[in-house]
Amino acid sequence: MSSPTRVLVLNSGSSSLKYQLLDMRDSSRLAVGLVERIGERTSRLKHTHVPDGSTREQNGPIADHEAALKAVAGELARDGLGLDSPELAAIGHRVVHGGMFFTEPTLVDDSVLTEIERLIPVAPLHNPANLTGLRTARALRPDLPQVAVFDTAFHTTMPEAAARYAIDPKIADRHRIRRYGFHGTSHAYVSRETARLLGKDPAEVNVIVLHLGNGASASAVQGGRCVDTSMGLTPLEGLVMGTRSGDLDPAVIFHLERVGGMSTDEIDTLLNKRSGLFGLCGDNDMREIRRRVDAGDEAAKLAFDIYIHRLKKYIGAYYAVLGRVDAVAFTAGVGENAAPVREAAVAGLEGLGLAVDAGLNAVRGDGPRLISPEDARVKVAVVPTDEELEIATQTYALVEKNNG
Ligand SMILES: Nc1ncnc2c1ncn2[C@@H]1O[C@H](COP(=O)(O)OP(=O)(O)O)[C@@H](O)[C@H]1O
Ligand SMILES: CC(=O)OP(=O)(O)O
Ligand SMILES: [Mg+2]
Repeated sequence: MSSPTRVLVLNSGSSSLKYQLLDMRDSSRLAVGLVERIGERTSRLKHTHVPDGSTREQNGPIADHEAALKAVAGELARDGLGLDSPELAAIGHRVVHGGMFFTEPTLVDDSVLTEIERLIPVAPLHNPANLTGLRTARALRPDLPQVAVFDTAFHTTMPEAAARYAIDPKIADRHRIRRYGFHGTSHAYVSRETARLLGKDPAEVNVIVLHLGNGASASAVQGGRCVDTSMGLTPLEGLVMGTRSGDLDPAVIFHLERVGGMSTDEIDTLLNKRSGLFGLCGDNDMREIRRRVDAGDEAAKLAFDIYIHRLKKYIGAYYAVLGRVDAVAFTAGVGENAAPVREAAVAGLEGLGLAVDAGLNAVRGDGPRLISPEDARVKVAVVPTDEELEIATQTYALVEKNNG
């Protein structure tokens, strides 16, 4: 029999599990799906069998990520694509925090699991879910290669000047405090796709990537290597996000503790889950915020303006870090869909050679596309991310290499 060519990709978020089954002969999708609101009473699994376009939904409580993955395995089996299939070559897992230890896709064994577990304190929303996904998948198919693809890996090329905080290096090193960066799989994929859109080799181009999803981060990519990114020790630093504050004066935390009487855990929850767009105006979905702004809602307008102000600051900062910029690429849910965000983020930056063509920006499309005027010195692009394809590609490459 020829070797198996299918890869199942699992992207476990704090309360969701996204998955795709791909055939790596042509990178085609066989099944895609999502389990939402894991741990709540209103969990939902939505499964699509891609070849015939049929979809199924399960509604009702799914207690945890283990139950979620088992439910997904059941749906795949109903389409004849079960985890027991001999055509399955590997399972690729998104793991958010890999610390300094993991710089490449890694075959998972017990020691790798232990290391991912050690990193839970710096990725409390993400690594526990990733670990459950890994453990459950291993239990279901112990013989199959399980590959971890780390969000942090792409950022390990950052120079020390960008990666270190200005604190005593002995204390920093003892506690492994440094800027790791996240969404690296997306930043890597999108910066490469942007070079392709420009018809250039990634080694020749400098790109600012703006990954704007629920979590959001910016990166400065120089000739295909990350030289700076906006998330730090944890995914809390940087841009304003759906529910996270992004940058703030660290003294805000002391103040909330000493004067506000809040506990460390309460502040952690406030900054990670009840801040950002949600904290400012009660909504974290950019569609709803735009609807409210258009209806004249003041709180939504202020939330939008703070979001844009921060984004613009990072574009300027990474322009300075790179010196020469070929393109700014918008990606992820907000970046790919919210034309008003793209327009506002670039407004007033003509002096930097940056502009958006209103007509091109308004066009909805699926693929990578330019939205800057034809003669623009710096191109502005919308480049859809595909973390699942990138994880599958890296997973399959590792398995093939190990098979000699
Ligand atoms: N048409 C749209 N207009 C504006 N924002 C959108 C649109 N579609 C999706 N979004 C935004 O994208 C966000 C989700 O992005 P996504 O990249 O899927 O995030 P994550 O992977 O972090 O869950 C939503 O919170 C929503 O604000
Ligand atoms: C690291 C991170 O913020 O991931 P997500 O956007 O999936 O929450
Ligand atoms: Mg995402």
